[in-house]
Amino acid sequence: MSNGNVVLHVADVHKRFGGLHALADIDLQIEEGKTHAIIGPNGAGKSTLLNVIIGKLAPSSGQVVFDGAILTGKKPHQINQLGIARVFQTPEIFADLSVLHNVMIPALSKRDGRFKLNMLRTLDSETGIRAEAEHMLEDVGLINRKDSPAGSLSRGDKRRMELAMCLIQHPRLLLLDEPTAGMSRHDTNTTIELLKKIKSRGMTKVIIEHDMHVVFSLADKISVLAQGRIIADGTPDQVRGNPKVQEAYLGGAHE
Ligand SMILES: Nc1ncnc2c1ncn2[C@@H]1O[C@H](COP(=O)(O)OP(=O)(O)OP(=O)(O)O)[C@@H](O)[C@H]1O
Repeated sequence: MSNGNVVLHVADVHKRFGGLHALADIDLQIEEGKTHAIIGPNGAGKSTLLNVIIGKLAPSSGQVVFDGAILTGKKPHQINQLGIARVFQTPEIFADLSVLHNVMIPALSKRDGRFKLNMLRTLDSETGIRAEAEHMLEDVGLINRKDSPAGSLSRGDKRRMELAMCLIQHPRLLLLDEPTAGMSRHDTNTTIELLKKIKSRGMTKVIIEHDMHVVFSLADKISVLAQGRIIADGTPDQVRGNPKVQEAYLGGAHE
């Protein structure tokens, strides 16, 4: 069902955990510059799918192709180097380091191939990356906290910092795993505005999200997973009115 340039193709992917068929027959095409939401009830397979895309899990069969390159079999840091960044469900940060240094680290890791602990010693001499990190912090509205220890940030601010940590890598594809989980309505709305701003720069995004307000505010396309299968995909309006989707949600989920 694709019209534009497909940047990510999840082709006929299956994932089994023992007897459990967690992903079955997944075919997903993500178009360049679009925001594609993956929704579905608890246990539907959303995180498994994201983990297959970023190389944390190997599919039992099928493959993932990004911009012509087969990702299957590559390690997460190699996939990251190809231009895919993920905002984690639980942000991984250095709590004792400053916000600024936390944002600089992914840029250094990208430049030098991989994160190494001794990078922390040279952070202050990296003036170019420092300037870029400051720019990213301005973008996400955190510049006034740049010298605070990352561990002292509120949950919403940590999310913003993590977004800056992804954006500084200039990914072609940004994967967002429940970016507003646990946020207040106010922080959720601020995050929606921020993600809209990124969208206007043409970055492709895949977003897993339970909050339908967020999904319908941001998504160009939605794929609905239930019991490991894609049961519907299309524009928000097409998906909203789909009886199969309503049934999947009424059959034991939230929202
Ligand atoms: N490493 C694993 N080993 C065995 N089973 C797993 C593993 N990871 C996930 N599962 C199972 O696979 C199914 C899909 O789980 P997954 O976490 O992908 O769902 P989800 O849609 O992300 O759910 P949620 O919305 O609750 O986060 C579930 O039945 C889960 O118990």
